Amino acid sequence: MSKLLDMAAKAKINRQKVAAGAAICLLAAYGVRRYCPNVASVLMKKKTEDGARLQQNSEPTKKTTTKADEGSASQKSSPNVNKVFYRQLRRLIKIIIPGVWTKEFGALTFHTATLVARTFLSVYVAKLDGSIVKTIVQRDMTKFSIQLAKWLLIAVPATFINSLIRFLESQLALIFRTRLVKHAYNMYFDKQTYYRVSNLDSRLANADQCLTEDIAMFTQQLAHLYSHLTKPLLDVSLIAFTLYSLASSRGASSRVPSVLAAVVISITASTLRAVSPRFGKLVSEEARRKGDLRFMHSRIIANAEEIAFYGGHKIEKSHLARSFKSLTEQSNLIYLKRLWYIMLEQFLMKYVWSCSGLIMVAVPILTATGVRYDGTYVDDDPDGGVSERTRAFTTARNLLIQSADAIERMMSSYKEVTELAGYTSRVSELFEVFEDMKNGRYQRNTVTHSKSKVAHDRINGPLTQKGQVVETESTIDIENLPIITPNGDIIVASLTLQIEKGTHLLITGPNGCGKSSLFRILSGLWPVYGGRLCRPPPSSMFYIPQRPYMSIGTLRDQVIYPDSKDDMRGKGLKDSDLEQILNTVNLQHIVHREGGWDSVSDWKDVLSGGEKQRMGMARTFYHRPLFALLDECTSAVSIDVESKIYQSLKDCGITLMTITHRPTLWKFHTHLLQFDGEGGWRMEVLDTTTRLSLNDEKQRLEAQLAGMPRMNERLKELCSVLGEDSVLLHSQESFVELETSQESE
Ligand SMILES: Nc1ncnc2c1ncn2[C@@H]1O[C@H](COP(=O)(O)OP(=O)(O)OP(=O)(O)O)[C@@H](O)[C@H]1O
Repeated sequence: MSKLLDMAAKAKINRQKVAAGAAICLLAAYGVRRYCPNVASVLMKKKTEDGARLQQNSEPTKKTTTKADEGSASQKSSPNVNKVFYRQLRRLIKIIIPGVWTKEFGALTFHTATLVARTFLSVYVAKLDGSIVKTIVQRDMTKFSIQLAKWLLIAVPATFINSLIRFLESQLALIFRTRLVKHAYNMYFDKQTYYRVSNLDSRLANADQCLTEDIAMFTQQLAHLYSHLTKPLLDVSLIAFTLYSLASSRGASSRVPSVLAAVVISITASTLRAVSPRFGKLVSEEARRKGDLRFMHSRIIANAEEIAFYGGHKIEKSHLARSFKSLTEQSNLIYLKRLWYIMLEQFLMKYVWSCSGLIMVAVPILTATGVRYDGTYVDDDPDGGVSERTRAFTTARNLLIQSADAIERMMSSYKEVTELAGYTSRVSELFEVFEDMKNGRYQRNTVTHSKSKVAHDRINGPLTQKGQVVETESTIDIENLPIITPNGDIIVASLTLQIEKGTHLLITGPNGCGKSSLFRILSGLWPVYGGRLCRPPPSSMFYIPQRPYMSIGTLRDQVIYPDSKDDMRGKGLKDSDLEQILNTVNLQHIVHREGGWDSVSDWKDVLSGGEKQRMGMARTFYHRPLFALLDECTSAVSIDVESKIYQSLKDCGITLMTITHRPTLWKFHTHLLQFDGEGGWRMEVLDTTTRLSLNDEKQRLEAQLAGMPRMNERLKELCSVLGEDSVLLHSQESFVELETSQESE
């Protein structure tokens, strides 16, 4: 624009006419920018559909999804600047700014006021610049000094406001992030969403990445775009108005240039929108891959010891390298797409606009009358109008440069809007999934093994929770309850049992038969898909897994987890009570060893496997629940200490529900629930003495039969040395044949 004005100046043109044309053109640009998205969205729609169809055809179907998945997949479009984006953004903004009387709205208003102030200052500075040039042309020393003083004085607030805008932008991002993160955390820790999101649903691969990086990026981009779009919009509106007044006062015609400007800008906007790569989708995919890489790293840290024992560094390194490569490929793709897009953007906005500017400059010159509205001529001033023309030229030039810059900024921010669409889609999906988890709506991609035999019956399609859950005082009453995994595998079709206080239940069965799953249903982690479950509130049941979780905090925090020190005091317990508890589980020595109750350590690594299990049991003594759900939680504890702990639990009035493979624990139980691994189960009174003698016999037989293959081999050797046959060998071979034929039937 400045080049064009310079050229016009050389040709002794009335610059105000140029300014008038440009002013209307800027207004037109705003209009196009405002309304173009709807036009372009029609153009883009076909492209999106074609792209989606192409992608569908090119990707082989690896997974089958449930009907619910299909439904949601068809509803869910990939991130783009469309209706879905506006709807998602509106919802997120409602969370970020819940009302007018909030800190967030206050910050936004202050930020907007600063932007408005900056725009007024820009116009004032441009006019001041013109006035200074005028005083120079007039050779008026006094006026020049006054204007210069004004220039220096205005620089102080101007620079402060510039810096304030940046400060407020980052403040705004931080305030938005704080609100969104608080909201996300509330949802994440409501109704065990943190468990459900990774175990019962497969939509969010890396919730941690969404909760940290994606929310931060979304709020940063939102705050940045707010000032990046608001400021140019204000600039364009105010400057266009100023320029138009200036031009009108000089009697310039501005109809043709404004129409031309509107056409050129609208074509630029439509072209850029039509050819713009889908930055939203690209950025969203990049965020997903970042999440994968982060997950790989955290897996290595969590399993460092196991990997080191196995010497698995080579394979882990290759997994990491693959994940990193996939991320760099995606980032590279984005850079490459940006390369061509920015080239086109610059071509249109710099060169095509300048070219159209030439035409726009020519038309007002040819149509200029040089007559003001009041009938006087512009060149009637005492100095022949030279100083006034120079002042007007300088002012208009400055304003035009600023407004052209503002339009360019608005247009180039389209790709940032598309990137915002990517983050908006990820953050919205996070909240949608959290909401679904809260309401018990799960979706899971299940891999279909078309050739291999599936061990259990499977429910294909969405799982519906038809079961009834009733809260009781102190009994567990289960009626026709199915045990169904989140994948839809029916492990046990219908289970019915009643456990009263004092019914110490031993649960046995082969691996994967659903023992722990029963505990998951009792604790409310897995939904009740059918039948009726009457149980006391989850706080009355305490689950101890085989590998107890060690929390961050002091030694005391480990014993009282998940209580805090204040909760402990509230219950009227002291450190000396905790010492007693540790005494019961034979762990009293660690208080001294670890430096007292307030010592902080990485307890996961500091305590041995057996110590961690004993710590888990200590928690049961601290909380004293009605029912203790013990899931092979003493497998690393010596038998004598284990027996002491079980006896103490019973003495405390805690009802045991134990999954164990150790016969030494049978004597602490009154009933036996036995799963057969094929969906069947049996509940009976546990006769420990009979069962122990049967077990002894079983072990004896196992020991004898274990020697059979070796004896067989020896018999064969002897037969070949003696050159004789054996009756036993024949009968065994026919027995094996019979077994094989029965199995194949
Ligand atoms: N989060 C999950 N998602 C899908 N399937 C699961 C999940 N957790 C467990 N399962 C499946 O449920 C079945 C029963 O698992 P469960 O943990 O109850 O076995 P278990 O009887 O306790 O076995 P073990 O003695 O080996 O601990 C298994 O086939 C397992 O693959």
